[in-house]
Amino acid sequence: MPTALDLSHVTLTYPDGAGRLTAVDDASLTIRRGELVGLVGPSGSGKSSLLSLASTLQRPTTGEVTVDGTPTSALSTRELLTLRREKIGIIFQQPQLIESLTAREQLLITESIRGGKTRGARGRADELLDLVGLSGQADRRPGQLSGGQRQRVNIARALMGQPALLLVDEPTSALDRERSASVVALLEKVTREFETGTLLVTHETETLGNADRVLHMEDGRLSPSL
Ligand SMILES: Nc1ncnc2c1ncn2[C@@H]1O[C@H](COP(=O)(O)OP(=O)(O)OP(=O)(O)O)[C@@H](O)[C@H]1O
Repeated sequence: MPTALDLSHVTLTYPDGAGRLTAVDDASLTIRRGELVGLVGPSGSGKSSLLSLASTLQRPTTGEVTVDGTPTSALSTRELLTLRREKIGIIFQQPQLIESLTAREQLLITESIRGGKTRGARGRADELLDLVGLSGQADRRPGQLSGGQRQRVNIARALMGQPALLLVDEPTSALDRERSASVVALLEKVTREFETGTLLVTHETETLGNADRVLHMEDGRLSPSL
């Protein structure tokens, strides 16, 4: 399978008083398409910083980030924006849905902002809503959906652009254990079905049973989880 994400010796430092704080310390990682990789680690260990590098929202201080075969360090800000739109789906902790729009409209508006094709978009939105278990809910607004259902809309929305790379930050922190497990199971299903390379940051290691690999982060350093 082709590589969705490659991080090669990436380091990210932030200004910290007179010195610098190293949030990501010489991390290397390859995720192939169709592969689900979990990332765990204590608060402040650098997981969100690593995701921000993988998403190209931040540039590394040193090292190279390659997304779906494209090295990103030489790209302009505008080129990075295009790469993100075409290749990367991002799922945040909170679904961040627009209250006035139905589930279907959440997917369609994202696609139209992305500049994607409008023809066929409605059919694709409905197919994705079916896939995430929301058949029959396409006309509901966020206020009429449960927390788990909102997170499913969020996942479907991230898939509208057919991303090669799916980055997921603590998607289940607002959900109970059972709903968390079913959201993670759904992420596994979409990883296999759409062959996304998926990086999933979570505190809940027990839900990661079906991940291909689980990595551990501590003080900015990545290692295989024991
Ligand atoms: N914008 C920033 N400016 C300065 N320091 C930052 C910034 N963002 C994060 N840090 C620091 O970088 C380190 C790593 O933070 P990060 O948010 O990546 O950790 P995390 O593992 O995602 O934590 P959590 O699980 O609590 O979300 C921490 O010491 C944090 O204080």
